[in-house]
Formats: sequence, structure tokens, C-alpha cells
Amino acid sequence: MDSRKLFRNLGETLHALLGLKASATPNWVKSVCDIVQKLPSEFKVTNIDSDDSANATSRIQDEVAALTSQINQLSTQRRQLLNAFLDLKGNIRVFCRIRPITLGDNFGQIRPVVAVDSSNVLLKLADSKSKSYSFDRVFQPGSSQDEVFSEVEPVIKSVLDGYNACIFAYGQTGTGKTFTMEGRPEAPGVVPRAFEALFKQATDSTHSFLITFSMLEIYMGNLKDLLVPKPSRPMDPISPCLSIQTDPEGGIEIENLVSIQVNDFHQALRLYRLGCRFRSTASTNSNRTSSRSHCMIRIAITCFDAPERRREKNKIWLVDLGGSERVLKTKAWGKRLDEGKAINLSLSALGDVINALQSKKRHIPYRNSKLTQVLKDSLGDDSKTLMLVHVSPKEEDLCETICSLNFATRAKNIHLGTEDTIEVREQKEVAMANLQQKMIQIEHQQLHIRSEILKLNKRLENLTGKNIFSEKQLEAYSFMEEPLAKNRCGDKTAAPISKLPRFMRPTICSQKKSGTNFQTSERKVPVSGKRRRPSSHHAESVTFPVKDHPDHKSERSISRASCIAGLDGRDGADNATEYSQDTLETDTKMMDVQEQEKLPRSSDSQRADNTHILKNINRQTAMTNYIKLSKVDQWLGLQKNETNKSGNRTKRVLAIPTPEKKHKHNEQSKAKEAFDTKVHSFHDPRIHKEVNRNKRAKPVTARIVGRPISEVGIDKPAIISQDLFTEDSRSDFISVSQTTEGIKIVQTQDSVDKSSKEDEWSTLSQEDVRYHRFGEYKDHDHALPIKETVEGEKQISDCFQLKNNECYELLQSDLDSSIVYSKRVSGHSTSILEHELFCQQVSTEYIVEGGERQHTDSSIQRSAKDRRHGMLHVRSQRALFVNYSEQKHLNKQFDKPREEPQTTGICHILKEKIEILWASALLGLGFYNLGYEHEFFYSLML
Ligand SMILES: Nc1ncnc2c1ncn2[C@@H]1O[C@H](COP(=O)(O)OP(=O)(O)OP(=O)(O)O)[C@@H](O)[C@H]1O
Repeated sequence: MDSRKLFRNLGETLHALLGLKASATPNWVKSVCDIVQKLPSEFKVTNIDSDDSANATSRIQDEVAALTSQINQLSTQRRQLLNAFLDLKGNIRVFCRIRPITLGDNFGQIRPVVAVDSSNVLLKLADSKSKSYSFDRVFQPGSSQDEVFSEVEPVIKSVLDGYNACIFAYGQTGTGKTFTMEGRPEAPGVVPRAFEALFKQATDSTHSFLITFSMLEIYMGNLKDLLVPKPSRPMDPISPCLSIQTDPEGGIEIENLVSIQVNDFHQALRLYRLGCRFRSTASTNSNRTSSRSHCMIRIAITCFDAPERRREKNKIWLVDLGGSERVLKTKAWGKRLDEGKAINLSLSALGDVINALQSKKRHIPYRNSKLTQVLKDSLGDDSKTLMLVHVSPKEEDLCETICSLNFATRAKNIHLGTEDTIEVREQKEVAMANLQQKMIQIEHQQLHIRSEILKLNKRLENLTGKNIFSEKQLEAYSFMEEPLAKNRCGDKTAAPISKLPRFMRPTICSQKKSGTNFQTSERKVPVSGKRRRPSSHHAESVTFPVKDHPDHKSERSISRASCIAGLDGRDGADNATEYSQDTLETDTKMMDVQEQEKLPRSSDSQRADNTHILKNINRQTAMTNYIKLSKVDQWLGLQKNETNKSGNRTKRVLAIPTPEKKHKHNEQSKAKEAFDTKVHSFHDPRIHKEVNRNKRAKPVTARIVGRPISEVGIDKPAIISQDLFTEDSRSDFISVSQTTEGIKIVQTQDSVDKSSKEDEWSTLSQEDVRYHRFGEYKDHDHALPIKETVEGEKQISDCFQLKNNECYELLQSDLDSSIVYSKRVSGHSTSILEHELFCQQVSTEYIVEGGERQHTDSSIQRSAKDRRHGMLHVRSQRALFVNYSEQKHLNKQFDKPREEPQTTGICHILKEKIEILWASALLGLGFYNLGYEHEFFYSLML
């Protein structure tokens, strides 16, 4: 209507506009009208909308809304189809991958394993005897990583639909599990591809997701966080073992596991590479880089705005299992033997669980190993499980191949119950093909609708002048930010914590440790009163398969000290399990790539980048090729800060390396700028008194060795500053932070240059080594290693340098008193108790719960003769300060050790003597004034 009127008046309008009434003949007007009518509809609408842009805007918005709801409906349909498809395929799907024969393989006369077709394997047992196995899919030796991943991809889709999932690689050692999971730079494996698919699908989705990354390994029955480096030397502090907790609903939580929010594929990949470096690997007869542990990657997903998802919070485990091995064949001994046994034990426990599930037993023996405990909620009916069984084509591996194939067959039967007949199988295949076809159609429709929405958004952009597209795009991409933003708006403590996934929420213990007394509707944390279990049990108890124990199959808890003993250096050549920091300490946190903070980009460009990044994925090359590496720590720090600001949770975070010498001045000036940051040592004054009472006068000798760990409490956390990350920093820097009620504790780890008296350490017995060290930061002018002790042969000594260059000794009695493990203070872990005990050696400042600042005066023994001047030179220090929820901005506080003045030589000794005499004289004079006799004065001088 409007347009017709417009055309009728067009002549007049043009006359008026041009002022050429005479030349605008009716014919001319008609031809103009014709032209306008023939214009494309889009153009016409725009012109019309220019008259009534508000109406047009609302019309376009309606269209967008309609298309969006259509796309949502299609998503729901696709999800249903996918579930039906996966149900037909089975909740537990088993694939078999046959390793290719490589150069140098001694594969014998016959090839015992032959892939008959895409789902059958024939095993030639003897000339006339063979056995057939069938699987969901069999990958021939020549199969590519692409082919393998094509089978994995549907599971990734269901993960975004809220299902728990578990993908694990099983098989004999050296059959290609790590190759399948991790891949090579030129052929990335399941893990990097899964990350890529996950983030791509999350980006395409209309929902917002919160995605976190964690990585751990189960080494010798202990859970170790792979985002926290392992000790590389026997004297190094061990990172705490993780404990598994089960919530009332059966969900699994791993206490203290580092969980880092990831916004895109690149971030996840960086963390994965970081974790891979800390995996325990060693050379064995079967494999030059054999994995000596089970490596587990957890991606946890939370989505609040999608009620149609199976769960609000779910997770996927990607597991590279340790290789099963026959001890006799591998000829492993010593530590390799123990590792092999531990792997075999947990694999056998996994087999038992699968067996129990298969036979639908009432009791499933999940508790028999850490592996099955961790995977408990990801194995079974309501989860999607993929098992990639790897077999060797070699004749000599026939026994292991049979075992692996039998294991896989048992696993496969969980879903099927009984073997399907060929007819049923065919019907299923047809049904699956139909479902797949429908899914593809739906995906095409979704793509089409998405492009329509983009067009409409562009038009809206033209009309309103606003950048609608990027707003929408941001909305779609904000799968990380939105939940956090929501949390920030809400109650700082209660709301966010209740929204976190079960397995991410701090437990009562960790809340106690952190001092963040989250009050959630689900779990009321008592402020005081008895707890079910003291947290120290969690923090410090570890499990090892106990050697030579009659009940060898079980795993038993042993003390932290035993843990250290297990890492001693007595194994000699055998002790070659490789942690990456052995090879290149500095490399641990230097990570590739510049675009860490960017938004996800188009899949094409992402793919291009991925290829580039994946080229560096190889563990060995990555260690040496770190020229391009930039600093991931800053990013990690930002992640930490972000989470902390939201007040979401308490978690352990990674520490920060400090710059090398050349950055000293820079850093010092920055430290001075840090405002009012004070660090107090953390210990209980009551214990202090008790220890002092026990103290005997007999000093013992000790030495500082290795990289000490410091635990300090801070009342203001530090900021992570960009220039603290230097490429040539050679620090080992992982810190573990814990918190207790009202007090923050941070462990920092320093590199100590012990080159000057390196050979002295060789006299120490390594097996009984214990070491503790405290950093006391009273003001920003100095930051010191306070103390460190080494225990061995009951001849113990301690030497440490303070800012005033004094050395203190440790008494034997201190070590005796350190055995008082029973003295646990609420909320403090055992290690902290040890610290507390040792801390009595120094004058410390601490803050009690009420925030009151107090000082302790300790009786410190001095001995000039035992000074080892110049023995230690603290090369770098770092500290990480976390989870200070009230703190808006984290402030950096890095204190560099001051250059120690020259403290050797005759001049120095003379100077000291004179100082002592002078001080005594003054003191004596003081007493003299008080009425003391001359004799007293002389005795003082002597
Ligand atoms: N499909 C494959 N194509 C090419 N090379 C392969 C393949 N599978 C394995 N390899 C090679 O075989 C060697 C051993 O593989 P890998 O380390 O992945 O074994 P593994 O099963 O993880 O062993 P372990 O359990 O001892 O860690 C590697 O050099 C790997 O590159």
C-alpha cells in the first residue's frame, strides 16, 4: 500500500527534489517506477524501511527469533537422533586397532592378526587353528588418524548434550596407544582432535558452556596432577597426591585437582602439551618411550541454559592407559618392574569392573583400583564409553594379543549382553544408516538457517547502525563468559558454588583448607565443630602397592615419608623414569603461541593454526624447541584471577616463574611498588611453645639441598605481571596453594643454585631425606629462604641464610618433635604441621584467625663454625597467591633475594669479633650502671 502511494507521488517528489518539474514527464516517471519495481526485494525493503525503519527492525527481529527457534528445534531433533544412533551402536563401543609393522620390527614368519573386514579380526593361533573376534570397528594397520577419529566424533557430540563419556586406549605396551591418543605433529591423535571438535561444536551451539581442563596420571597407584610438575630429584618436594571423593549421588570428585578454565581449542591444547611433559615415561624392552602410568585428561562442561541437556554438568575422560606387559618378557626389574606391576594391577581391576558390569552383578568392584574409582561415573549405562584396543601384529606378541582381544570382547558384551545374530546386526546397521542420513540433513538445514540469520543480522546492522552481528557472535562465542558473568552478579559465595559441577565444587575439607566458608544450600559447612575426617588425612595420605606384602594386590595407604622414599635415588640406572623437567626444567611452562586471548575463529583458520600448533606437539621436539615459546603462566594466572574474582571456588593453581638475573632490577622496583603486601609465616604459636620446651641443646648439622619449597601465608595476594615471564627463566615454578580458615597458605618453589658446594650433598643418604623450607616475607625489602632441613643417618644439620647473612642450626630435637604427626591442627595438613614444627627456629610473624598480628620469639642457635657462606645462592624466587576473593586486584609481590655481601676472609672474621666485643662492652657497661661488679663485666667479655 505504502509503496503504491509512493510510486504515484514519485513524479511530484522528483520534481520537488530536482526543481525540474517540466522535464519529469509521465513516461519518465513510469520508467523510473519500472526500474524500482524490478529492483531486488532486499533493496526495496531497505528503501521502504528507510521510511519506517522501526517497523522493519522489529520485523527482522521477529524473523530472526523464528529462525532461532527453528534451529533450536532442529538441534533437539538432531540430539534425539544422535542418542538413538549411539544407543544402537552401544554405550560401550569397542574398536580394535592393529599396529603397523615398522622398520626394525622382528615380526616372525607369519602375521598372526589379520583384519578380515571393518569389524572382524582373525587371529591365527596355529596353521590350522584360528579364532575370530568382532568389534564395532576394526582399524587396519594402514588406517589413518582421521578414520579413527571419525568414530570418536559422535561421542564428542553427546558430551555437549550432557552425557558423561570416557574414551580410553588399551593394549599391550608398544602397540600404539599414545600414538592414537596423542598422535604425532603431522598426525594428531584423538585428544587434540577431540578438543577441536568440542570447541567447534560449542561455538556453533546457541548455548553457553563453561569448559575446564584437568590432567592427571595414575602412577604406581597414586593420583598425580600433571599440571603440577613432579619432583625431578629425590630431594625435591613432592607434589601432594590427590584423593578421590564420591558424593551422595555417586559423582566422583578429585580433591585438589587443578582445573583450568579454557576458552578455546588452543588453550586446551597448550595445557595438554604442558601435562604431557610431566608424564612418567621410560625406556623399556618393548618401547623406547613407554608410558609408565595411566594418563587421564578430564574436560568438564557446564551449561546452565539448556534444560534439554542430559546433565547440567558433565565430563569426558580421555585416557591413555599404561601398557599391559608380561614381566618375564619385558625383563623389567627394580622400578620398571614395580611400575609394570602397578599398571597390570589396575588394568586387571578395570577388567574386573567390566566383568561385573557385563554379568550385571550387584556389586561392582570399583574400589579395587584408583583407575576404576576415577572412572566410576563414566563407565556404565548412562555414559558413553569408547575403548580403543591396540594389538601388535607380531608373532612374538601373540599371547598379549589374545589377552587384549579377550579383554575387549568382554567389554563389548556389556552393552550387547549376548551376541546379536547377523540379521539383527543388519537391521541395526540399516537403522543406523537412516539415522545418520537424517542427522546429516538436519545439519544442512541448520547451516542454511544460520546463514539466513547472518543475512538478517546484517540487514539489522544496516538499519540500526549497530554492530548486531558481532554482538550476536559474541553471544554465541561467550560460552565461557556467560556463566561466570552470571556468577559475578549473584551472591559471591553461595550462588556460584552451587552452580559449579559436583566434581568441581570444593568439599568440606577443601573449604576448610581454603578458609572460604561457602554456604551452599546443598552442603552446610560447619564453621566449627567436629568434622568427619581431618583434612590432613586427605592431603597427605597416598597409596602405593605395597611390595612384598601378603596382600599384594591391594593398594595401601602409606605416609608421605614413604612416598619420598619411593622416589629415592637408590635405583640407580633403574631409576630412569623420565619426568620432563629432568630434561629441561625451564621448558615446563614456556608455551607456544601468541593468540592465547583471542576469540575462537572460523574453523578454517583454526584448522590452519591447529596444523601449525600440532606440528609442535611431539614431546621430545617440544622440549628442545622452545625459542618461540611464550609465557603461558600469564594466561594461567589470568585464568586463576578470573576465577578467583568470581569467587567460584578454591583451587590449586600454577605458580609463576620469576625472571632471571638480568631482570632483577626490574622486578625489585616492581616489588617496591607493590603496596602494603605482607606475608606472614603460617604456624600455630601453641605448637611453637611446646616445641621450644622440648628443645635440647645438642645441635646437629644439616645442609640445604635441591629446590626447597616454601609455605607462606599471605594477607594480600600477588599480581601476575607480564614482565615476570622471561624466556630464559630457569625456574621450576609450580606452586601449590592451599588455604585454611582465615589464613592463606602458599607453597612456593625456588631454584637454588647449589653449584658452589655441590659435591657436599653426595654424602647424604637420600632415602630419608626430608626437607622443608619457609619463606618469610615481612616486608617487600627482603624475601628469604628461612630454613630447610635434611634428615639422614640421624645426623642432621641445617644451614640457611637470612637477610643479615646469619646461619642457623637445626637441633636434633626438632626432628624428633617433627614426628609428632598426631598433633594435627584443624584444617592443617601434615606437611604444614611439619613446617610449623620447624618454623620454631626462626622469629616469625603470624596472623591468628582474628586477624591479629603477633610475633614469636624463638630460640635460635647460632654457630659461627658451621656457617657455609656462599653455599647457597637463591637464584630465583616465586610465589603464587591465590583465591583472595575479596581482593579485586591482585598485587604482585615478588621479592628478590638481596645480593649477600662478602662474608668470608680474615677481615670479615675480625670485623665480627670486634662487633661482638663492642656489643659485649656496651652490654657490660649497662650492667655496670645497674650496680654489677667488675668480675661480672670481665666474665661477659670472655
Ligand atoms: N598406527 C601407527 N602408525 C605408525 N606408528 C605407530 C602406530 N602405532 C604405534 N606406532 C609407533 O610405535 C611406537 C610405540 O607406540 P606408542 O608409544 O604409542 O605405544 P604405547 O602403546 O603407548 O606404549 P606404552 O604402553 O609402552 O606407552 C611409537 O614409535 C609409535 O610412533
